[in-house]
Amino acid sequence: MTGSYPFLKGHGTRNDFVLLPDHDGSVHGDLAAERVRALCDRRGGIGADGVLRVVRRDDRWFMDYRNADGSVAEMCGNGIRVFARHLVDEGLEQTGHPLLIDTRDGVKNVTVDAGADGRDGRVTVDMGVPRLLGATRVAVGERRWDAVHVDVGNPHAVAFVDDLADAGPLREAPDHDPERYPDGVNVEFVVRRGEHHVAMRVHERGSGETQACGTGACAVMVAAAEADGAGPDVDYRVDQPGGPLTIRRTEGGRVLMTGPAVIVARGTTDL
Ligand SMILES: N[C@@H](CCC[C@H](N)C(=O)O)C(=O)O
Repeated sequence: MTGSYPFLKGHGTRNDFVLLPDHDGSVHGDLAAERVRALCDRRGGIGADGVLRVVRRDDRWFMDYRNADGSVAEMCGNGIRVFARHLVDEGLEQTGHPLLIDTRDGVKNVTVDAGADGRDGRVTVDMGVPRLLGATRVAVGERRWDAVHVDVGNPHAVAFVDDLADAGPLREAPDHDPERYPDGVNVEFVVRRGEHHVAMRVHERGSGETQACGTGACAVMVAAAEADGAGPDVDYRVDQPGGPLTIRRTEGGRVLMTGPAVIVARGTTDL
């Protein structure tokens, strides 16, 4: 594909995305990994942790999510809030009723609060029922930690650490069990801050260390709640470098993620 096409830039707790409106799929077709890398390049491109292609498919909106390295992922928690914010901002959907947004991890129910000026309300996503899949190990250099394998549609390893600085600068993907995670893994390092309150850093598969990860925050909450023996309907605050998210696990094990989402720029690009 050549020529200019529209884009938007948005973020959720500073996990940032380039959005590509492509409602009938005719603009970008099968989005090439090379194009995603060019868009996400923080020096030569627009700069982002990932790309959200906005597609209309089978009478629903479909979030076609790509990591900054061009790889495809099943789900993106911060991305789907930004995706919903875009739909509402553009008048493609209204607040006041749940939106159904399709992802590679299935259809998600998303509620956008109107907010004071109609654009600043928080967004809640029913993330489904994460699966706790047992113990594993992760390592950075010589340092090793026990971790919990949590599947939130995409794979996570949650490691409780003494100090968030222990994992160092996270320039490379932490070592992990390749048999357990044949397609790679998102790794969260977590400390406790108080009752139902934790803080995390994340190294994302395909994007490196990011300021926040919605699915990661859900994985962390579930691992922490399980360790705490917490009952249902308790709100956990999950702090991240880019800001906090509120995560709740309901009676049936479904996880609700609430946080901000904003669009910060619109334009056209030749990339
Ligand atoms: N930042 C996202 C997760 C994006 C996908 C992840 N890097 C993967 O490859 O699974 C989020 O907010 O959940």
